[in-house]
Amino acid sequence: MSGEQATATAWSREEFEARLRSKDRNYHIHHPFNLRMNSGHCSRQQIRGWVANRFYYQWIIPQKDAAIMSNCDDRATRRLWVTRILDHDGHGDYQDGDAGGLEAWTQLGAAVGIPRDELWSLQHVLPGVRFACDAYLNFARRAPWQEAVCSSLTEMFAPQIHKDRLAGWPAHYPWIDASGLHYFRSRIPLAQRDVDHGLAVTLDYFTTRAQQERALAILQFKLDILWSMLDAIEKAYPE
Ligand SMILES: O=C(O)c1cc(C(=O)O)c2c(n1)C(=O)C(=O)c1cc(C(=O)O)[nH]c1-2
Repeated sequence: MSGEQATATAWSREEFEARLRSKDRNYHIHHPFNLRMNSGHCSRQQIRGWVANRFYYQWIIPQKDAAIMSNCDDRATRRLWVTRILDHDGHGDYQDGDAGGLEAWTQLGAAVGIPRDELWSLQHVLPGVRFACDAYLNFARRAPWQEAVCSSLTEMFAPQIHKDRLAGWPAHYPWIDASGLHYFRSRIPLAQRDVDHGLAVTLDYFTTRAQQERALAILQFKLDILWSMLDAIEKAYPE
């Protein structure tokens, strides 16, 4: 850290939040593969490759949230955080309507032609995707829980990418059964709730200018994880 940074005045809460939000310019929504996918230019093989690989991110998320919980000594935070695990792992079957995100992603897999066993075998997961997602999990295991919470804030930008898919895919990819898109719809309100909580933790915890700079670096680390996943997918499933 430079001497200048060490003595710089902390940003106000509003300014700090605005700087976190301005990181959306580095979100994977702008990745060339995502631009092609959401404008209808991906082949069936590319869509299948993306779904099979993104499943590994889904697979890691509840483990990551459990790692955060295991490091968290604040009961109030744990009470809220535990719902994130159940959001993905579910707490019932489809009849209850509460099967969770991993099941919803499995439905997406089926809708694009990947049978459940094939998806869950992780056989299509590319090394680059595995390394990227594992880096997220390892960070959550080792970092102070507030830093791991901060790393989840890419979710600030996720509702738009889910909305883009819901708006574009039915026309671009009519071969995908509409029931497969349920995951994207389900995440929009959950992401908003997660962000309200994650942002409050982050704004409370990172209060000096040096800490605020650290938070921006953590958010960039997470943006890089999402970006590298698409780099790996783009290379493995060319035009
Ligand atoms: O489809 C996407 O582009 C996207 C991105 C992100 C994200 O920005 O981290 C998440 C999700 N989806 C998502 O569905 C999800 O459940 C989720 C949880 C988290 C997290 O870091 O805890 N990110 C995301």
